[in-house]
Amino acid sequence: MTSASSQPLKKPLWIGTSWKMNKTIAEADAFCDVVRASPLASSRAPQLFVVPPFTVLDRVASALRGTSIMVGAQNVHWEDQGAWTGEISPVQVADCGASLVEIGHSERRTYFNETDETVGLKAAAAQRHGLIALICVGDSHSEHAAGTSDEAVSRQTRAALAKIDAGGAALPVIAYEPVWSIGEKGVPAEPDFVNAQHLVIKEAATAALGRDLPVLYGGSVSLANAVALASQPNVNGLFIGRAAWQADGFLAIAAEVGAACV
Ligand SMILES: O=C(COP(=O)(O)O)[C@@H](O)CO
Repeated sequence: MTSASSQPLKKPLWIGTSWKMNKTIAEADAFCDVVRASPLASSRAPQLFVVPPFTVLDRVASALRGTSIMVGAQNVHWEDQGAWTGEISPVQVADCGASLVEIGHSERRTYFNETDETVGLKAAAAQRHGLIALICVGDSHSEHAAGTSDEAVSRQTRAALAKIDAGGAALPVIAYEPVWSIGEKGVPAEPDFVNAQHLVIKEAATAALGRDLPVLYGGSVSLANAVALASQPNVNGLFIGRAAWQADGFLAIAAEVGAACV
């Protein structure tokens, strides 16, 4: 018999996926068709979200309209319009029907010179336009090896929230994404380590805004480890890459986590 203390905590949870630079229009349509047909599409327990590339943002938002699934963009500029070739503004993201926007993913910090300062500017721009900023923070391989993960995520969280209006609407959600855990060569983080890092992030957010923010975990999440991660007390959801790029995989994780933790 399972003791009450070993039962996963029941709580509101977010479960989402970013497709990164993947999927054609036809592939995006196929994903939406499957997800729309699931009972999870009309539930907010867990709250599902999908973050497609800009090429299908408007299309995915339209396809999932009328469901409870939120749709987000993978990046945003901090200005509303202007001579910023190749960039997409928060006005344009909202106009596509998105309600959230991912900011500061480690791939953007590493390959596209995203800095703590630009993450802060983008997060504030998102909030001005009623978009929930899904702010990614994470320790690098070297910071993890040096035992300075806490300082890294705390610094990134403070910078990201520096221009947020704590009393405003559309408060951000944070995703803890250890750089050493993301992608093909990633090592899944241990649930108790994740829980401890989430507490560090929550403390930094509370110091900055005077209130708690949801903190999701991302990095090599799979059907095998999802419940163990999501059931940690300081984990408010999962942000999934590869394991959720196929609709069946996404729904399987959402259903399992939902049954165990929501
Ligand atoms: O990068 C992420 C995790 O990717 P995995 O493929 O699950 O390691 C996260 O931002 C979701 O895209």
